[in-house]
Amino acid sequence: MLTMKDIVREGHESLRIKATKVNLPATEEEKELLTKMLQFIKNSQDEEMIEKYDLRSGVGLAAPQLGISKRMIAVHFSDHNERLYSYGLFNPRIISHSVEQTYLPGGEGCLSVDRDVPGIVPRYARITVKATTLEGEDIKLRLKGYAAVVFQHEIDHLNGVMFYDHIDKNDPMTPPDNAVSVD
Ligand SMILES: OCN(O)CCCc1ccccc1
Ligand code: NI
Repeated sequence: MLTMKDIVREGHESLRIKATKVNLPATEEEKELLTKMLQFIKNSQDEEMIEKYDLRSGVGLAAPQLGISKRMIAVHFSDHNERLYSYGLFNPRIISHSVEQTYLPGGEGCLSVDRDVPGIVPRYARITVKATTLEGEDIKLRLKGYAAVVFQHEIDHLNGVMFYDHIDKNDPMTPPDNAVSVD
């Protein structure tokens, strides 16, 4: 099983390069890795597993955070309407997005960042994502609010972008003008 020792931290090259598309159908090895990524995220939300393996909780994980520069992400969380998003995805990409922006009022964190970085992280308020699931089906997801934020954070990792790259250095705590906060 994956634990925190498998997660690379700031300074590791894989967090700052563009990850490589996965040739589909994925190999058994790639499917096994994505399965382990999804299991890690679920474990990181289980009190006993957190205690036993000293896990930091996360709602998503991208393969570059394991030092593997492949376009693979896992997410497991419920949004504010209690809709569960639990996916292992190959080659996720944003095919369209709103002009309007959103943000988490408390800012963001990252399992690859062992420090607090305060500040508003502007995100597109609504995005449409296409990807191929662990099971091999092509899906299209229309996301808004918290789900839109999580998916953008993960897809950023595939492009060598960290959440704090989006924080305004001169005015970190002021939300952008055309932004609505995630409730
Ligand atoms: O890349 C995954 N990650 O580092 C875990 C935390 C993910 C995350 C945290 C705050 C807002 C959106 C997503
Ligand atoms: Ni992250």
